[in-house]
Amino acid sequence: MTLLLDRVTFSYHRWIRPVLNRFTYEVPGEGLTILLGPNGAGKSTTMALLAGTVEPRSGKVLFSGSGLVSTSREYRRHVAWLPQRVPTSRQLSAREYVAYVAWLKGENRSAAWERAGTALDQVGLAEQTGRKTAKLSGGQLRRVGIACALAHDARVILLDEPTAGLDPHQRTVFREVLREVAAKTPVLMSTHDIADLADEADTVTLMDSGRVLHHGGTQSFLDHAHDDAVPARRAESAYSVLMRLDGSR
Ligand SMILES: Nc1ncnc2c1ncn2[C@@H]1O[C@H](COP(=O)(O)OP(=O)(O)OP(=O)(O)O)[C@@H](O)[C@H]1O
Repeated sequence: MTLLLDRVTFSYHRWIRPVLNRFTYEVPGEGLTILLGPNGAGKSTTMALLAGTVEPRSGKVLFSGSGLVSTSREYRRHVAWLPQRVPTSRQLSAREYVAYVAWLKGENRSAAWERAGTALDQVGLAEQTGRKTAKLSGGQLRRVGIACALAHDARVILLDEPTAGLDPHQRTVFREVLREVAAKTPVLMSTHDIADLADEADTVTLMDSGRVLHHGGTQSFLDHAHDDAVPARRAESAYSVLMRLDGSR
């Protein structure tokens, strides 16, 4: 089962042009999918629709092959959503926060508490379980967000620009965690950082102006790069070619 936007039309206000117009997109059912695109392409809107935090004007957002639509509680139980800004709390420790989210998603209190401890361990935060979330670094907080997804057995994980603003070390740690998580649960992650593609992405979706310009395996994306692009620049080159930024077409 995977998430599907089925001919979705969405606009933030009735009187302005839709951001997405009869847009169909299926989140791959396994591995890590990177969602790329320039500012305003519609990535966050796509994510918010998939997360069920906004509703389409027409069309459906659902688990394909099931009747589970994004407006249902059951749907949201199965989807983990990490927005650009992970909420923090002065009152709650990392473990309390993860347990609280797991409880909101339907785990009972004791299971939520147990699973929060295990999930924080999985994302490398075993030492930080008692720290208030407001005291955690940006990278640690994003790993707390992943722990929330693990603690309630999400079927799909949606991450909106999780590597933005992280220092190189935090990025590396985050990517390692992500690689492990994506081996078991499909992850859709939006990013502006082309380096996020390097070795860990299975699929790349490139969108612009509410349309998908490319969707396929990472290698097929990189194949668009100019022949003379050095390996470290192949992703940037492919992006420029597909976005027609290089004047080649
Ligand atoms: N809350 C909002 N109210 C009105 N318009 C919005 C709102 N949020 C986004 N938009 C508009 O919707 C379009 C798509 O924005 P969206 O945030 O989905 O793009 P994005 O690809 O995520 O961009 P970025 O990379 O800058 O985050 C843009 O034209 C944007 O101005």
